[in-house]
Parts: sequence; structure tokens; C-alpha cells
Amino acid sequence: MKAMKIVLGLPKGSLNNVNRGNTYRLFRDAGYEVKGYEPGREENEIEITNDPEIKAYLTRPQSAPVELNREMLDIAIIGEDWVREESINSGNGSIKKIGDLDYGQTRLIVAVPQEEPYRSLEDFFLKNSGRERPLLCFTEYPNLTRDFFMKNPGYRELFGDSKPVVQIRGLRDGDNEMVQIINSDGATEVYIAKGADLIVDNTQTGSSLRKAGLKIIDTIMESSAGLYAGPSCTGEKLEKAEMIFKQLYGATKARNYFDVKFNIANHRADDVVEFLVRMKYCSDEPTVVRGREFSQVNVLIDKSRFPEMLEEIKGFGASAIVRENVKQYIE
Ligand SMILES: Nc1ncnc2c1ncn2[C@@H]1O[C@H](COP(=O)(O)OP(=O)(O)OP(=O)(O)O)[C@@H](O)[C@H]1O
Ligand SMILES: O=P(O)(O)OC[C@H]1O[C@H](OP(=O)(O)OP(=O)(O)O)[C@H](O)[C@@H]1O
Repeated sequence: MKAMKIVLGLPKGSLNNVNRGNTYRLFRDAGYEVKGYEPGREENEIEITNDPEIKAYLTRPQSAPVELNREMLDIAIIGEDWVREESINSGNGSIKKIGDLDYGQTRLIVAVPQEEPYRSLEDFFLKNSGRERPLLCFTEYPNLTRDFFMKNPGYRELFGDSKPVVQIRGLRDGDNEMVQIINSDGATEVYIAKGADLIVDNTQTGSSLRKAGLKIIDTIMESSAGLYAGPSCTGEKLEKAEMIFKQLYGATKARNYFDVKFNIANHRADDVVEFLVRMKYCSDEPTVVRGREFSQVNVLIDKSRFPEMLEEIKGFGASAIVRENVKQYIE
């Protein structure tokens, strides 16, 4: 029987960037040996040397949903924004989310120049009701933008059910010439300086918007990276996809934990263990290694609870306290 191979799309761009969403590190932390995917030095074909059942390709998140639908890929790491952009006109059906991976967080927003009086998209449409020139919006997400505009009460009041014109290079669709949504291929915020009225773009730190002198008047959606499966991912491929997700999720979850070790005099060891369990400062129970006069205690603790635990264990006389990051945590 031919060995099963699952075809995986790994993202190029912001989702494989050391300062944004480092998918390479996530795979390494999850235990995969990855060759040809170091951020900035990606190859088109990527090797996962310790898992021959995975065949990986470098993929732009923008085109990964199309490749899933066309069964060129079985699974892919994609930002939810691109999955929705591809699926919104077809009932959101064919691409399934295996699970969210809790990184690459962005917000898809509507922005206008800081000095404009608009407080929301509804306000924007209503304040422009008498206008004779078309309203121009640039975006990398024309489908989500059109859907959002058409559901807006201000848009509906002025234009009813008519569809804004959408232009993607030479292709045009829609009947409302007064609102035009034009495809951008990046650097979207600059279109305002060039004469656009508004943009729809994703934002993370907000620095691109600030630099361009823009303000947010509405939010279309929040997005983060996840593992998605296309229609070809069934049977043993789906089982494999779920296993890959568990490994990756273990690595993202681990980022919230510290591995803490400390010494405690043997006569206080039982008290400290009882305290750690009672306070749920450990996963199940602490690991204790007993020495001649001191015991070494080991717990896995949520990072946000570490400072309070530190104070408490010092009260028990803990010494030689060591804190380390955790690479993977599977419950
Ligand atoms: N600053 C950011 N930080 C984290 N994730 C981001 C950031 N910008 C975009 N993303 C996410 O990364 C994915 C791809 O983003 P985007 O479409 O902007 O392309 P890109 O990766 O920046 O590449 P390119 O500039 O070539 O278009 C999207 O899902 C988006 O939500
Ligand atoms: O809120 P921020 O932290 O500034 O991040 C958001 C910006 O990052 C991405 O663009 P990128 O820099 O990848 O360039 P692009 O616009 O050409 O895609 C995105 O499209 C935003 O413009």
C-alpha cells in the first residue's frame, strides 16, 4: 500500500516573520525538524525531515484557501481573514478549521484620515449622502469589504440592495457606481494620501495607521492564524491533520507556562506540596526529588501566576529557584 502523504501549505510573509507570526519557530517548538523554512530564507519546497508523511510547500496566505478548494493542498496554516475573504460568497462551506493557533493576531478595520469628522462607517455614508463623485475604498479584502458595506445601515439607507462596484485589476462587478471598492496588493494605507476616501486593512500594533495619519472607524473582524483543511482532507489525512494540530497547539499553549524548580528543606516538603496542589500552582501534582537534607520541587505554572507563587514559596523557605520557558505542553 502506498504511504499516506498529507500536503501542507506553510505561510510566507507576516506569518513567518520573527517579529510577527513565527510559524517556523512554532513547528520547531512542536518537535518538527524543518528545513528550508527559516524566516527570510524560505524555499518553495520545505522538508519536514522527521515526519515523512508531511509534504510541505511555501504558500501565500492569500492564495492558500484557493489551493485548498482546488485540492492542491490538504491543509494549510492561514490567517482567518483570508479564509473568510475566499469563502464569504460561497456560504463559508468547503474549508474547515481544524483549530486556532493563537498567533498572528490582527484586526480588519475601516480607516479614514484622522481629521475627518466620521465616527463610524454608518456616519461616513450618511455624511456623504449629497456627494457627486464616487466614494473610493482601497483594500486587499474586496469581498469582505463589499459584504460589510452592504450590511451597513447607512449604506442601506442611501443605496438599498445595490452592489458597490468592485474592481480587481481589469475585472469589474456591481451596479452602484457611487461606491467603488478597488483591490490593493499591499501598502494599502498610502492610497488615502493619493486620493482614496477610506481603506479596509489589517492592523496589529497600529503603527502603519499612525504613520499614515489614519483613524479606525469600524472593525470588520478579528483574525489569527489557524490550521485549516480543504475538501481532500478526509479519513486518515484528517486524523493526521488533527494530530499535527495537537502538536502545534501544545507548542502555542506552552508559551503561557513556566517550568519552575526550587529546593526546600525536607521537613517543609510535604507542606509546600500540599500548598501547591491546593492553590493549583501545578498541572496535576509537583514532582519531588528527595535529597539528604533538601528536596527539589518541580512545577509547571501559568506565567501570570508565577509572581504570586514566588512570594508564597519564599515564605516556605524555598531556595535555588529556577524558572525556564516550556517548549511544548500537551494536557
Ligand atoms: N503585522 C502583522 N502581524 C501579524 N500578522 C499579520 C500582520 N499583518 C498581517 N498579518 C496576517 O498575516 C496574514 C498575511 O498578511 P498579509 O495579507 O498582509 O500579507 P503579508 O504576509 O504581510 O505579505 P505581503 O506583504 O506579501 O502581502 C494575514 O492573515 C494577516 O492577518
Ligand atoms: O498595525 P501594524 O503593526 O503596523 O501592522 C499592520 C500592517 O502590516 C501588514 O502590512 P505589511 O507591513 O506586511 O505590508 P503590506 O501592507 O504591503 O502587506 C498589514 O497589511 C498592515 O499594513
